[in-house]
Amino acid sequence: MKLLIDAGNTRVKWALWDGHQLQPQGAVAHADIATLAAPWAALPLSAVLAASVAHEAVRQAIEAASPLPVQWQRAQAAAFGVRNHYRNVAEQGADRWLAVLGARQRYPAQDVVIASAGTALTVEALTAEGDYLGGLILPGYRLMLASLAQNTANLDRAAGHACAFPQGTEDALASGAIDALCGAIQRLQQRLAAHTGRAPRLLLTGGDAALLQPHLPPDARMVDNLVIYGLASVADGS
Ligand SMILES: Nc1ncnc2c1ncn2[C@@H]1O[C@H](COP(=O)(O)OP(=O)(O)OP(=O)(O)O)[C@@H](O)[C@H]1O
Ligand SMILES: CC(C)(CO)[C@@H](O)C(=O)NCCC(=O)O
Ligand SMILES: [K+]
Repeated sequence: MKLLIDAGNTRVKWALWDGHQLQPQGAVAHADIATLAAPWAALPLSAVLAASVAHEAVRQAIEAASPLPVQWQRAQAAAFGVRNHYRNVAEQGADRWLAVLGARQRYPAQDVVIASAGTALTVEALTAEGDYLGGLILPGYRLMLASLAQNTANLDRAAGHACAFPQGTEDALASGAIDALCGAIQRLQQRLAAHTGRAPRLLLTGGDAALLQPHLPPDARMVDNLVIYGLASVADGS
């Protein structure tokens, strides 16, 4: 059994992989990583694979809690039939590459746009031929609201509801953030469609996927744990 870990900028998510099925186990805040040491020590593990885009201290806390050496994964130029067109793969977040590999494994040979809605929103474009063309990075929902709250005199308040024609500040804040996130997703979707001449599938993952889904076309599909599915592909391939 292999332990798979996705360390994001807000939370650390983990799952177990037996070569066939993924068993998601939950998520902890960065401050609580040490609480995982005891449950991890009790598991019959043969390997630990992880991806981190968080601070170095998070990486060290995971290493301290892990009963085995951690096999840290990075973005690659190519794997499993996917070619990464990022100019410098060393600067790319491992989570983005692994989410693309996870999407490729779940939806082989399809054009897909992958929206990972977490602390940041990333939106990736992957063709049926296996070309990962690149993607977008935006502040996530919470960060968009926090930047307005912190840098203006009047906007430090809870967001309301996203609606077509917001007629109050709270709703205007929620609608602006949702439209920025969904607008970016749909623009990349349109560009990929224009590039391939085919309509891509839209996959939504991450902590805020359910927040965005009602505001996107009805065929947008929520897929939990895409980064961890990418780690499972790597675990099987190695
Ligand atoms: N209790 C919470 N604390 C922080 N964020 C929360 C909470 N509940 C929901 N969220 C939402 O989840 C988002 C974080 O997404 P996610 O859980 O995917 O974590 P993440 O660590 O940011 O992952 P990644 O950095 O890989 O995107 C935040 O933008 C926020 O809107
Ligand atoms: C964009 C995030 C924060 C998304 O988690 C992460 O993938 C990251 O820190 N990336 C590094 C920059 C890049 O991917 O080009
Ligand atoms: K993300």
